Amino acid sequence: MTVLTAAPATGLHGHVRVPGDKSISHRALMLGALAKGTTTITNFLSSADCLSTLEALRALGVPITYTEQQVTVHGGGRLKPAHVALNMNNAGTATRLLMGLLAAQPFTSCLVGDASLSKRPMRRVSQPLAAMGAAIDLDAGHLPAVITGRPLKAIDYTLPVASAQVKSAILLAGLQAAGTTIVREALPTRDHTERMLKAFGVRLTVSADRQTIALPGGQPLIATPVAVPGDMSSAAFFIAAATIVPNSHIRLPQVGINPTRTGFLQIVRRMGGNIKVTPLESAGEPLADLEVTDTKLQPIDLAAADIPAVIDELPLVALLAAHANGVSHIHGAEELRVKETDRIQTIVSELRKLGVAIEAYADGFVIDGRKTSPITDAHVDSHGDHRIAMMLAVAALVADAPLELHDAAAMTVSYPDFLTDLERLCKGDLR
Ligand SMILES: O=C(O)C1=C[C@@H](OP(=O)(O)O)[C@@H](O)[C@H](O)C1
Ligand SMILES: C=C(OP(=O)(O)O)C(=O)O
Repeated sequence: MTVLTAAPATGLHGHVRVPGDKSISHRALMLGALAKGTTTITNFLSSADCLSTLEALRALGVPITYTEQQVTVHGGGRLKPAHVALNMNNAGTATRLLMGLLAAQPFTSCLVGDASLSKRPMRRVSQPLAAMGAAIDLDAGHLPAVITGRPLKAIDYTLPVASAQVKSAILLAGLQAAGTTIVREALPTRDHTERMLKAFGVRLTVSADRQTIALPGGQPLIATPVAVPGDMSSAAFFIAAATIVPNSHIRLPQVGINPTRTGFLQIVRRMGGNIKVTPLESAGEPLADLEVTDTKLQPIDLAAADIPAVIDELPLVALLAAHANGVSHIHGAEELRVKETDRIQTIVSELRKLGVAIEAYADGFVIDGRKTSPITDAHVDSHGDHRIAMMLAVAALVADAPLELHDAAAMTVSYPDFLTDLERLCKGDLR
């Protein structure tokens, strides 16, 4: 049990350099493994999810040197069969992308995960990969996954769900397939795979409306250094905190502002939030320094088209909506039901304990920020979900009593030092 206390009346101050982007760290390891030559990765995210990818690749025979300062992937060799099941622990992205990567490798692999990951849907990846020729056995649509790599043929596939994980799994398989793979998506999802493939020398085309990606198979990857930007999804917790805690003013240097990831910035601004974005020069993914001051918020309505660019920040949107002067409606977010937890359910159950007037929809929630009543239960629970844990730590900053958080350790999945960094902003000692 971790006790979380309110922020000081003087607010949050100072700066935090948030850790490297989780999505980009996973991809840098995987593309580095496939590339000819040595890939150096700086600002790699040393969190449980990314270390699961690193260990899985090592078990597949990829030599990787790891320090917190730099990760070096010695690619070029062929992947080798692992003699053990690959334990992906809690990492959905790693699992789905590796399924695509392993679908063409000429051996059998087995992927397993923790209780949460073992409940998440995997057919969304195995079905298109099977249509390309891969042999993947699941347990009623879930892990464990037994993948027997086969020569693959290209596919022309329209994503039935807006998912960068499914898109990326197909692209990683398509890279190793005969012919040109085409992936079509109705709503643009994060495009880190496409950008990084280009950086590794792969030719692919993205249509002007960004809805169609064409990737000719059989191209070699050439190793290239990857400088991982700060993770917008981690920065979002401090953006939310500095927005709702009175008298706050913080800076977040070197955060990734890939437009497929900045939905939260736009939403906070639409709610009246005060975020200054100063773009920086960068060779790879776009980067910026962010500066946030507290403000009074208005409610917001979100629909399906808004969701992919803010998917992992929706627990924070709920918290902000609970501090807005009206009713917010979030729709089109049914994908939240198949994350580390059913996030619609966990957001609703935990915020209700804090007195928030929130009701679930099948595909989202409605929150009346004017009706917040006193805490009914100070024992809140992450349910093992890192983003719910960190959202509750931010909620505690403005709660009317200390909260006791069950399973704060879930934060190690994406941000092991989160509570330390939050505490430093509360003390203002990085000014
Ligand atoms: O591709 C990625 O790196 C991710 C894509 C998203 O999942 P979906 O693509 O399944 O929505 C997101 O929720 C996850 O945290 C990371
Ligand atoms: C959904 C998430 O991750 P993953 O799907 O990789 O487990 C997340 O980080 O919020």
